[in-house]
Amino acid sequence: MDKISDVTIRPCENSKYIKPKRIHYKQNGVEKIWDAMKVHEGVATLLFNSTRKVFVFVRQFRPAIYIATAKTEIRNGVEMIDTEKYPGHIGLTLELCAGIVDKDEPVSTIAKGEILEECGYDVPMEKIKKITSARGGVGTSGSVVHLFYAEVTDAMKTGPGGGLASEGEMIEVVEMSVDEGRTLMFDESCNRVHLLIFALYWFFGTIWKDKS
Ligand SMILES: Nc1ncnc2c1ncn2[C@@H]1O[C@H](COP(=O)(O)OP(=O)(O)O[C@H]2O[C@H](CO)[C@@H](O)[C@H](O)[C@H]2O)[C@@H](O)[C@H]1O
Repeated sequence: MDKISDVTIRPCENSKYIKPKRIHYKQNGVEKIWDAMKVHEGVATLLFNSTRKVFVFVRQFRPAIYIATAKTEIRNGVEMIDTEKYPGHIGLTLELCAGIVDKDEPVSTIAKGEILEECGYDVPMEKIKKITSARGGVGTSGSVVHLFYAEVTDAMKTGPGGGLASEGEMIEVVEMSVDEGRTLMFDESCNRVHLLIFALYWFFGTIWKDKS
């Protein structure tokens, strides 16, 4: 998954996923400009397997994390990244099972689909509980992510997960014990996202408080 090679950086034109915009506006009569992107809304689910008392996360190579970490250089007029200096593993993340809202369906249904595709659990709708929705990327996209919690069991596991091969997705399902999850919140050696840390805090403040 982290064998990354031949990395070049090109202008992003006509993307299906992000639409860069320059917004001109006046605030209290003062002219201003802000550069931003229109992106899809997202869904993310904290999964807890109650059969074996483990969290279920996903690990992926994220190109955006990779280029945020690596330095680019120009070779033969092309912006590129030397993968010997910057190996692919620096772009691996640990994330909640998540996806973009690119279908006209309720967000909980989209979350259910992602849980099956990415983690292999066929979870009944009533097990998918909304935690909250929050905005990210206030300076760039301001997009909303809808956060859910689902308690799953081994009996719900109907497939391996791993993402849609048809879309070239390579996703590793990662299980962590409750103690490992607690440590993960402050483990800066791992590329993890704000929402995962928030979801774990929520879990320890509500679900685990009641059960432990
Ligand atoms: N910017 C992009 N460029 C090229 N291809 C893209 C793309 N975004 C999505 N795709 C394609 O769309 C496919 C489906 O994406 P998903 O719906 O599984 O979302 P993903 O897990 O990437 O997280 C997504 O949704 C979560 C939850 O909002 C966000 O945190 C995360 O940033 C976001 O990528 C990807 O495999 C990829 O092929």
